[in-house]
Amino acid sequence: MKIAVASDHRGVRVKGQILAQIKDLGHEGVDYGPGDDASVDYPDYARQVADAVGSGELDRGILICGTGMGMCIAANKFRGVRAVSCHDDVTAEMSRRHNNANVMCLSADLLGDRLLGRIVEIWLRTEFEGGRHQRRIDKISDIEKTCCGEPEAVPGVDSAQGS
Ligand SMILES: O=C(CO)[C@H](O)[C@H](O)[C@H](O)COP(=O)(O)O
Repeated sequence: MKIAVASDHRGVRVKGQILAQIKDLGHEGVDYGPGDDASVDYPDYARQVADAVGSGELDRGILICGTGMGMCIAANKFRGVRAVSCHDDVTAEMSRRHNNANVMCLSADLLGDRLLGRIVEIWLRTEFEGGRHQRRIDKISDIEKTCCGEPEAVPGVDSAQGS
């Protein structure tokens, strides 16, 4: 698989470690930056990875910030992205088996290196189960189609005033 990887300043060291692991596991990692630990804004990096995965250009994405949470919020704004925040073996496995997650967000500040390595390995090797879970993913896609565009005009409501 081709896997997009990015972080903010808090995750640069972990990003390097994960890119090396991706290679060891026989996949191709694509580094979306940053190149050093100067302070940056995580949405700028979440955008690049989410764009690459949501458009189908790359297969999966991994995002690392202090907690993993800001990256996850930002990535989920993109069409076709199912981003999850994983913090142990179970969340890594279930996010693939049941949710077909295509972007994983990790905390550089809270998770140790060995645990991070295990989470990445599990997440990359676990297959989506499909079946009833596909039906639920399809419903998420339906929500995306109807809810992620411009808000529909509500008759009798002046949208400029919002009430
Ligand atoms: O954890 C994060 C967002 O969920 C990011 O790593 C931010 O960098 C975090 O909010 C802390 O920011 P700071 O500029 O490093 O204090």
